[in-house]
Amino acid sequence: MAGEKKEVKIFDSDEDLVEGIAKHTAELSRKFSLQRGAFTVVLSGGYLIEKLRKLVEPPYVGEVDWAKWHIFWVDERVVKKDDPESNYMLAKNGFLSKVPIPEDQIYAINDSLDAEHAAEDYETRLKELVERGVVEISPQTKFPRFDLMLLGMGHDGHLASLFPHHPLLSEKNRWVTFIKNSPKPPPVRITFTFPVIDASAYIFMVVAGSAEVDAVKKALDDNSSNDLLPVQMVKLENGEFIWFLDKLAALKL
Ligand SMILES: O=C(O)[C@H](O)[C@@H](O)[C@H](O)[C@H](O)COP(=O)(O)O
Repeated sequence: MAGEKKEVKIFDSDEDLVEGIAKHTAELSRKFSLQRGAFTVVLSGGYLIEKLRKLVEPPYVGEVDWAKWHIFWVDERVVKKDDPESNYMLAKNGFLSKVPIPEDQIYAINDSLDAEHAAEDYETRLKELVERGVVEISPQTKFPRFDLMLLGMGHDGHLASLFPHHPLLSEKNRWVTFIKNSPKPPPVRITFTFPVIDASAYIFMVVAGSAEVDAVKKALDDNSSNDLLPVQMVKLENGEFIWFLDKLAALKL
């Protein structure tokens, strides 16, 4: 049935949180690998990557069919791949180097291009993957529909590189765009747009610790405000948005 399903999972400890993320990600991996022979996974930067640490351990590491995985980034800093600021590098060191996902199914941005061209190039590559049937397309909106986005949120309620009150929040046409004045350093980045995020089948929003406690409260308890956080602007057309919180992040709920 079309529409958005929301769920909030609160875990007692960091260990329980990372276990929950691993278990539910492995379940979706099984479901999509069987259904469509591929599992398209979008990563953010931030501490999300560290929260995937149980997925690369037994029993999950041996159960998941890694050959079916295709990895994308919801946002990336426009820096070289080996730069310490690179989200690719973060994911490579903390996650991708520990699992046998085929190298040609890991779609890092082209780090020889400037922001504008890197965004265009990423969008073109996504279109090719849609044509090949690797990435699904939303029948309603014709935007790419990823199976799972594993995301983090900033203390200002941003997700991807979609920051509060920024003009990019209203981008309705592009799949991938760029920003040169990100308030979170480094300033130059590329990012998926809301229509792509909204087309997702599943979003796991992972928030832990106390830094985002106020944004979590606003996101979950106050949807009436006319000054919505970027995370509150997500409207899945036909998908599930699941919050994975630890006790500290959920303290004010
Ligand atoms: O480039 C980045 O910085 C990340 O991709 C970013 O979008 C991240 O997901 C959020 O900012 C949350 O970051 P934290 O997990 O560090 O709070």
